Amino acid sequence: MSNRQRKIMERQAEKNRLLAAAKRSSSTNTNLPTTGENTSARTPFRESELQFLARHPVPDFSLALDFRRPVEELLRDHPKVKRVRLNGGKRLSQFSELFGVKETDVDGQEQKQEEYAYLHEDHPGMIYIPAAFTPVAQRTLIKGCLKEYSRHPNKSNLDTHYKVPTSGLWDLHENVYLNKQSLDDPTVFVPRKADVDNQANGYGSDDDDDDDDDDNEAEAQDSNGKKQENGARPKPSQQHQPATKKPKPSSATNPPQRRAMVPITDETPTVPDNTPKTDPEPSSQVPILPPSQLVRKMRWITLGYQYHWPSKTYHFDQNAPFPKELCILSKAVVAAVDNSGEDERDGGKFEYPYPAEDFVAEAGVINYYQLKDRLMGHVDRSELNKHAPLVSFSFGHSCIYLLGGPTREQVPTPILLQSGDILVMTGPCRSAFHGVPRIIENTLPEYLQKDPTDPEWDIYADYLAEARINLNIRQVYPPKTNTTDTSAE
Ligand SMILES: O=C(O)CCC(=O)C(=O)O
Ligand SMILES: [Fe+2]
Repeated sequence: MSNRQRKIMERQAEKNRLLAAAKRSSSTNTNLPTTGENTSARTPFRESELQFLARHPVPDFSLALDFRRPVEELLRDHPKVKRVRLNGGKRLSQFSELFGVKETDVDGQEQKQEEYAYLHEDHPGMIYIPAAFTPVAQRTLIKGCLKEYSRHPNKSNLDTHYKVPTSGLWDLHENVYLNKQSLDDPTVFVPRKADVDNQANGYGSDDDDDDDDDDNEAEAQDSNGKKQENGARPKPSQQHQPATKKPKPSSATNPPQRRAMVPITDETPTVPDNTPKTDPEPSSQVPILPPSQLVRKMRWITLGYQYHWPSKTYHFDQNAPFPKELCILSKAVVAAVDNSGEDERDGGKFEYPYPAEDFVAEAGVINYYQLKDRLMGHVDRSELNKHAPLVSFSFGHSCIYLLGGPTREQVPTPILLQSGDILVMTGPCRSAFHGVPRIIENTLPEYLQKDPTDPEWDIYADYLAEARINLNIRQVYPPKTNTTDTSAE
């Protein structure tokens, strides 16, 4: 047995031991007492992360809550799940056609076909709308996420180290994909910023590839997951290696491999923090890659108010125009769940209404996950407005989404997030721990795969064959003090 195999087995044995211990001390899915000085046990959130991160053996994904199961079964097997009607019993396409018009709408059945959202008693403030987007609408938004929204002035993780062309990396990729430019043409290789100029005006954090390419990057973090709690960037982690494995920078001018930790308070800030924020220095060691490989290194882009990952605060002076259709869509989601819900038949009651007219899409993150990426547990608490819902769309491969509570001590609920689903986090759920420990292979819906009738889709289908995309939208300012409505409506 190789050292690596032995290490994996030892880790698995440790995980099993801890899982068994956690099960013994917690037979229900409720808050556990805090561990206080306890240094031996991992938190239940961490346990669950480890459970779904494991590669050997493959975790049981059927443990995750699947809101697309037939409703009778779903409500029978999960008594804590409640169903609520969308506001006014309307269909989503009545809030905005950007959701896509479903066949039932086309044949005039819309008044009879109601759409529903789901709540969960352990996660007050969570609202789940399964299959919200039609396949056509999903394709449109996926194109937006890859081609349009990833362009300047929106910033991506790549901007720190690369001089990405203003026309966007995807356009370059498309040119090579469609043989409009050849790999013999040196201009298709995006240069390093450090090589082009010395001006480190890039935004965001490092593309901090972890050199640990086995399945246990998470193990390298604090055993109780404190690293994430203390503010490591919630981001899809980078497990796979660049073509050229880059050495860890050692000089003081190079960006840290891990994002800086900042003290975290339980308080969401209430006033903009305008202290100057320094960006990491561009590295001279990132690999030069063909566009088809560089697009797979794109981890996130930020929309609207740009985010400063090292300090986990917004650049309140950097506000890129927010894509209009996303303003409309997110407001429509808030309208659909605003005041929705009191449905006596189904017993659900939505308790944290937020008036749609107060909702303004001000900041967004698009997370691009490759199959082995994951996003460790975290709370999004940088927004000044802690009441506005956070609206989150999923596309491409399904994932395991862990939704916990206000601390890592609450046992999280694993949810199967699928392409076209919407998750809204509002009320107390806005400060709940959550993360994405696993992208599930072979779950790309057929309608997102290559389609001989639509060759234009090929390039997107190729990308999605190994990816998941999450687009989430937030309101940063409280409605009354908000003076910068970028919704362009
Ligand atoms: O990928 C997801 O579904 C979650 C993303 C997330 O939590 C975040 O960007 O803060
Ligand atoms: Fe998050």
